Amino acid sequence: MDADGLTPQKQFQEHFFTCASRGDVKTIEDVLQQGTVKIDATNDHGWTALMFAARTGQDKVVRLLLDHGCDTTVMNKSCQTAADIAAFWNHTAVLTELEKKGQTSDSQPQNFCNYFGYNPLDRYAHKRKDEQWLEEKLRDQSTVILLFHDLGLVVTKGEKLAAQSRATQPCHFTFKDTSALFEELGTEKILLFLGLGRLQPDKTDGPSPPTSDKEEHLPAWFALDVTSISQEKILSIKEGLEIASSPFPGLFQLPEKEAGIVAQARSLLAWHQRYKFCPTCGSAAAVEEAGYKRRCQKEGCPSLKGVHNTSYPRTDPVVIMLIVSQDGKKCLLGRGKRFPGRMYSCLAGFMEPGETIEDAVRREVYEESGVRVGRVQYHSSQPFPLPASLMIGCLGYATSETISVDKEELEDAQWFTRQQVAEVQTGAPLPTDALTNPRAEGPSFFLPPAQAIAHQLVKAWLRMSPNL
Ligand SMILES: NC(=O)C1=CN([C@@H]2O[C@H](COP(=O)(O)OP(=O)(O)OC[C@H]3O[C@@H](n4cnc5c(N)ncnc54)[C@H](OP(=O)(O)O)[C@@H]3O)[C@@H](O)[C@H]2O)C=CC1
Ligand SMILES: [Mg+2]
Ligand SMILES: [Mg+2]
Ligand SMILES: [Mg+2]
Ligand SMILES: [Zn+2]
Repeated sequence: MDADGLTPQKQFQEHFFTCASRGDVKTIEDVLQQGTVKIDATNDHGWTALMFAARTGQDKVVRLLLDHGCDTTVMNKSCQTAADIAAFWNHTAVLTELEKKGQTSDSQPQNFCNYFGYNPLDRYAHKRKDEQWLEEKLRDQSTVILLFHDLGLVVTKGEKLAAQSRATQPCHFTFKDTSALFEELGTEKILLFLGLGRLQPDKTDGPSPPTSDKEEHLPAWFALDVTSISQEKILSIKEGLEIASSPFPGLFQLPEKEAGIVAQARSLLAWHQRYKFCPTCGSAAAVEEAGYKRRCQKEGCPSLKGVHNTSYPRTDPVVIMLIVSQDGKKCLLGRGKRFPGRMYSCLAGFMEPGETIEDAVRREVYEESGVRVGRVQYHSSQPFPLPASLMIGCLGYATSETISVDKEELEDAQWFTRQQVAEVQTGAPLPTDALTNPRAEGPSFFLPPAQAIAHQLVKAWLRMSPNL
């Protein structure tokens, strides 16, 4: 060890990192050839040479490291990849090098998409009234039909992922598979036309891509409500079927490229289940427009004239926000009364009529925690099919700090330091019983999984930090 207490190996590493920061391509090349330092070695904060080069915009070093096969997915202790660091400091040449290797930063809005947010279907709304076209599409061999029994998706039994859960694989039925069900349901069925499209083989995130296929050749997607048919009959259509009846955890274990389609179908079916009668006059309401409208059957009902939203499916906006303290070092998280184990999440609340998103954020945070919020910044949104919310994710900046918890809604709310949340996000996976057993091993608190927008808001805040 030298006077600084560093071993020779550590000294080599420090020198390697310094060269990466400075753009000393020649020395980096020599070190890599000699093999004195591992290419993905990290310092105490989890930084690799690639990150140091990304931090200072050394695109030539970045290219050299990439050519030598460095790992672009490594995250430092602040949950940042090299691409996040380059994006934060706006080093576009470095980002271009990383993008060539398929690595992009989630912190760039164009690359970000929440779970349930990606939907590859073109809704093709202009065909919803064309009954003949819909009939033909329904019978096409390429058409995909999803079945729902009491809002539970019919799935193919999957491999167990962990002790208590497994992946949810929606079963894709054809008209031929389900013709007996259509016969039994008759004309009173609820059949939704979801749109035209194909699942992308690899693409699991990012905005929905424009398709080059000729639209009419794309498979049509439908969802059929089979609640009135016995479960036995449904499960006998094919081998290995089951009904994912409880929304948790099944809805969160869908393939990401399909989760948006399931959310679209489930929210619409939940609306039909709850709005069988006209909300204006209480008369029967008939399903129209391929499941996107319910028209009141009573002549003269006000809902039949002018602009009325009672005939159309609901979407309930909910604000969900990560509140950052005045010094920028802490964030506010709360524990709902029904939350599992030691989970803390972002505060959230339904928007009220005549309210802006910013005011809803300020009001809910004040109601639930007593903390005052000033500036509000939009981050991203997430359709949430329980039953039909649209989560509007924001970051909010506190103007006060004292917490006074609304015990009606929350069990607790606390400020957590950047380090506390970073440790929880990057730490070891949770023990399998963490959700159910309050005495389970593991950290003193945990955050919702990556599928929840709350998780993404925390991640966005951590990544906004210039250094840690
Ligand atoms: N994806 C995520 O990470 C998270 C998602 N969420 C979702 O966000 C939604 C809203 O969050 P939550 O904190 O519960 O909302 P709020 O803070 O607005 O509290 C909800 C309570 O307020 C009452 N309420 C007032 N207005 C409405 C309304 N328009 N619709 C329904 N209830 C209303 C209800 O009380 P009463 O029951 O007494 O009638 C309800 O229980 C939840 O449905 C939850 O699923 C929440 C947190 C995290
Ligand atoms: Mg709330
Ligand atoms: Mg509320
Ligand atoms: Mg509230
Ligand atoms: Zn009516």
